[in-house]
Amino acid sequence: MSAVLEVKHLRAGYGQRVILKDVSFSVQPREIRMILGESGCGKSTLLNNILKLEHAISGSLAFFGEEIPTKEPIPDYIRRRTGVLFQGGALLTNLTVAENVELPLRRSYPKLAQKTLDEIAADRLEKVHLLNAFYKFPSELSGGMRKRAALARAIAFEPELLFCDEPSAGLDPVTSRSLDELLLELRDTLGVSVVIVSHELESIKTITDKFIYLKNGEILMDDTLENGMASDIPAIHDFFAREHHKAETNKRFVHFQFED
Ligand SMILES: Nc1ncnc2c1ncn2[C@@H]1O[C@H](COP(=O)(O)OP(=O)(O)OP(=O)(O)O)[C@@H](O)[C@H]1O
Repeated sequence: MSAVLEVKHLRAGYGQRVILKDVSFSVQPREIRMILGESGCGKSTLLNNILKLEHAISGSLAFFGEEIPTKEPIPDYIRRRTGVLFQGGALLTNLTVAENVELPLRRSYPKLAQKTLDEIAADRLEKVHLLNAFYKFPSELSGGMRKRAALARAIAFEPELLFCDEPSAGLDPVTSRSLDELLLELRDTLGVSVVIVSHELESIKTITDKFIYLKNGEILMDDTLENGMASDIPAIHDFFAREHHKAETNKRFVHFQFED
């Protein structure tokens, strides 16, 4: 089967400043691919360039085997095969959860009947176990529920490729674990491939098939998580050791709060 995403020799940055020098990797169908690296190494820059929210200097992208030249936007018919879960969720607060999920569908298919839109929204909300929030407003939801509502919107078109920027950011460990499980479930039910930027070791361990590790604008390692965690490349070894330490400290803190 061919790759759902191929990034080839991507070079990108801001103004004169080059952040990504030469980045190439691919994502296979149903793969959960993590983008890792130190803070400031360019993970979000990479995601934004893949989504064409920023314009790369050079290199090319291919979605589902179709090459998109650097300076060209992603055609709508390809965009509809992808979904994005932004870090803040980006739900519109003046719309109900269902209306938020319906928004991308309404934009792409303005003639869709309300009944059809509601049926699709209900289906997507059911997929993220949030059907009971159909008529609620984002302000009435917990942080974890808001993330799931944003995820329902991201899968509005039943995408084959989903991008998530720090999905666990701001969530407590238990909510974060259930979001991980949900992403795994969606991979199985929708057959979606997922590209995730994350810092969180528990998430990384729970859901990653393969990862890329960015350093100095290039990919230092492109491998399975198992090989990454056993790696003796100093930067990779230090990264996992540090994240492990952070995770253990967090666990102790949560335990302490609970005991208190
Ligand atoms: N809009 C921007 N304009 C100029 N420089 C930027 C912009 N966004 C990010 N940068 C710079 O690009 C570099 C990479 O930033 P980026 O946010 O991609 O890193 P990151 O790996 O995602 O970081 P973090 O893990 O902290 O989120 C940083 O030095 C950052 O200051």
